[in-house]
Amino acid sequence: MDILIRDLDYAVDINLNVYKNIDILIRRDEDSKKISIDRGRNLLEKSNLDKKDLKIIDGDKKCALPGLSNNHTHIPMTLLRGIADDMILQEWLREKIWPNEGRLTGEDVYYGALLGCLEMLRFGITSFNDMYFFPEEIVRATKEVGIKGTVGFPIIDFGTPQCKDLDKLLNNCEKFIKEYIAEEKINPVVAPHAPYTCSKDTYVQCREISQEYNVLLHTHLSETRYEVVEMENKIGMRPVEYLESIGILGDNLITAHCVWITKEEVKILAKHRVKVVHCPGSNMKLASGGVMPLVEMLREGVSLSLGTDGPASNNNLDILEEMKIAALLHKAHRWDPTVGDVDTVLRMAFNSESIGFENRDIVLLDLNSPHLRPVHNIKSNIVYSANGNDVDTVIVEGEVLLENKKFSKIDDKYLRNIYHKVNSIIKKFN
Ligand SMILES: C[C@H]1O[C@@H](n2cnc3c(O)ncnc32)[C@H](O)[C@@H]1O
Ligand SMILES: [Zn+2]
Repeated sequence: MDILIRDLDYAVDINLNVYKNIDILIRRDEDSKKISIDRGRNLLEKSNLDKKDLKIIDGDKKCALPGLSNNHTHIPMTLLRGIADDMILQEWLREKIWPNEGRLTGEDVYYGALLGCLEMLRFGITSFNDMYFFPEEIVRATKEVGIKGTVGFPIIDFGTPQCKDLDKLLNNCEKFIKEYIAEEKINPVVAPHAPYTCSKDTYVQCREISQEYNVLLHTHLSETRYEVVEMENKIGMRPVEYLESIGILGDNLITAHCVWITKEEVKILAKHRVKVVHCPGSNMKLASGGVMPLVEMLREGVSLSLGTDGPASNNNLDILEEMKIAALLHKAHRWDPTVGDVDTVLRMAFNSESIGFENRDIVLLDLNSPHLRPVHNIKSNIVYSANGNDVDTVIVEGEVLLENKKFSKIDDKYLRNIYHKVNSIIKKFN
């Protein structure tokens, strides 16, 4: 059914134009699956639409914005939220995260992913880019919740207890891609974990798979100083230079972090049109030190977006919060309040194109709260004053998945069951 949102106080579109006192009409052609979005005043009166053919949503005291995109995460790590705080990345992974991940079953990952998808939907995230074990379970949860997922098949071939027979892993990766490649709301991708856990041959084979099926390659890159120093000591190159030397950089590569990179490396990323996901909350929490060079990346035209990283290093999946973190971090870092401006972070938060999804989703924020009044500049209120809890309604590909802060496809009884399952899964951790 077509959807009409009437009498919105504000709307911000994907090009960051602002509208006041506007209606939005969302129409979905069931044959072509095409979505059209029209904005205008009194659309019902002006069109030949019949009220009874429409789902009408009251936009009074609400602001519409495009769907938010969480472009680097590990959703099932909801299960590990709060298990290990205040540690640096290598200790955090080796001492707490990897040993506990070794205890997870596919069913556990499914419930962790369900919880994470619901959290994201509740916070207005309509697409995400993930990398985690049992990716087919992440697909299952994503489809059940109804949001869009770019789901990475993780490849790790040394250094962690999760390493498996590489040939078998790559075979399974191909099977995974074949199984989901035709899905409308799922993009299967290859996800070699990081240069410190994957060999040169592994990266090369992952790239070959990504080229054969024309899918993205998703990896962690230059997250910590330790990673850079270790690589310089071992092979005399920095991580970006290394990946360039083995032919991995290209416009199908999406990299998370890129914190410890030089101006030269920024130029290399730009030259190869690599997509970079900024995860400021996780970088600060894991004390990765350094700050992703936002100004230099923008200057060179690198495609940028935002990610929360996993909920065990953030510790939530809230892109509205991440926008503010990003904006503040860069101002403090550069002693310059113009860096990380409102438009820059909004553009990053709406960037679902980088993970293969056109953004035709709509999120409504409830402005009926003291912290969102008055409105001098709605984009400022979105970035600096709002948070995920202010999301009221979410429409993904023409389907209402959240309305009045309630999930349309998941009832309260099922939600309690998910919480209960999660509580029993975490008993096995230590
Ligand atoms: C898929 C694996 O990636 C691990 N992981 C989660 N967060 C990070 C991070 O910030 N850097 C590197 N690796 C990370 C996750 O626990 C899985 O083992
Ligand atoms: Zn990560």
